Amino acid sequence: MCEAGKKTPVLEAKQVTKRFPAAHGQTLTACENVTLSLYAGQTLGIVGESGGGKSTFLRLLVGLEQPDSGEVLYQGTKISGLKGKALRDARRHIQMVFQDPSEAFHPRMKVRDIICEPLLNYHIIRRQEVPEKAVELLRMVELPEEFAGRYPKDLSGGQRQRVGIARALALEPDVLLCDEATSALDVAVQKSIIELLVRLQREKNIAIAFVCHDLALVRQLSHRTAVMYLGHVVELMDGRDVAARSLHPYTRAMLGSVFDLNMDFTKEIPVLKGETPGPLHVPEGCPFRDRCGFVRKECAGHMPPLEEKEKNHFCACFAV
Ligand SMILES: Nc1ncnc2c1ncn2[C@@H]1O[C@H](COP(=O)(O)OP(=O)(O)OP(=O)(O)O)[C@@H](O)[C@H]1O
Repeated sequence: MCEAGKKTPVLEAKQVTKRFPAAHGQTLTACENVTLSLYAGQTLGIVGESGGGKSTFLRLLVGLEQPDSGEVLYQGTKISGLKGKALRDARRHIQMVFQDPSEAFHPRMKVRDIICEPLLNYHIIRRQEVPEKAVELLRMVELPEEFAGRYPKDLSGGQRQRVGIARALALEPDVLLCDEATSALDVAVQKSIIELLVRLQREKNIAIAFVCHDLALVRQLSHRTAVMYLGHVVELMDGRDVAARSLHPYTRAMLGSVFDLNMDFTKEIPVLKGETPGPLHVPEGCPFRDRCGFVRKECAGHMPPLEEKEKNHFCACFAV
């Protein structure tokens, strides 16, 4: 696995595991033994299938969920398990941007109040300073200052996302966690938001974690890319080496699953090469036992990424 030089991580997850109660008294392991670090001025891309544990991992990093085991460290100090004021103080440095930021916006609040709310909550500015601070934050995200008086419903998706970024960066965090932050936007708007994030990262030396389904996009933006599969980090690679270096069957399947423009969907149903429908046989001892709802043939070699000695261990989950 690659290391981002010898720099000290700003935010570090060490062997974090999170389980949730599931139906019939079972438990679902959303993240298992995940160890990943974020470095100042760098982006860690996190890709993987829906339900792979990406959002849960970000929620663990920001303290919205607490790990069942393992720990999260900010600037070398453990922050997982903190409560009350200590958790609030730690969270100030780690902010999130969501796919639909308007869900977090009060529909009756004007943009100026939305973006300045964190600063008021932390008593960093007084209410009379809101108009001036709002203009500064809007400029930062390249929105006209007259947007300060608008309501969220009067903004486009891309403009709303800029407001979400302004709000997240108002507290000048060291870490920005982007959960599908551009996924709901069309390609041109997506590009402009990515350019904004990259510019702000360079100016402010922010560490970014960027969760996305789009491996091609993540590859362009990230210094390193982690591939999550069924709660595990199955690969961690230098950003642009994804296509050349990926070894795990799941990553290879993702790379191979880009739609062919010549494909005629009216005549053929696209299936991933090697996909084998059928009931699942999940043997005892399989580390993914509680997660296998479907397994493609490519993934028959579930390869726990944890230890070199385990690399040859292929657990025999397969469709029979
Ligand atoms: N609070 C919760 N209670 C129970 N199960 C949960 C909870 N949060 C997440 N899960 C489950 O944990 C697993 C991982 O979910 P998570 O949202 O982290 O995946 P994801 O990779 O972000 O998916 P997506 O790409 O679709 O957003 C899923 O099976 C999900 O249903």
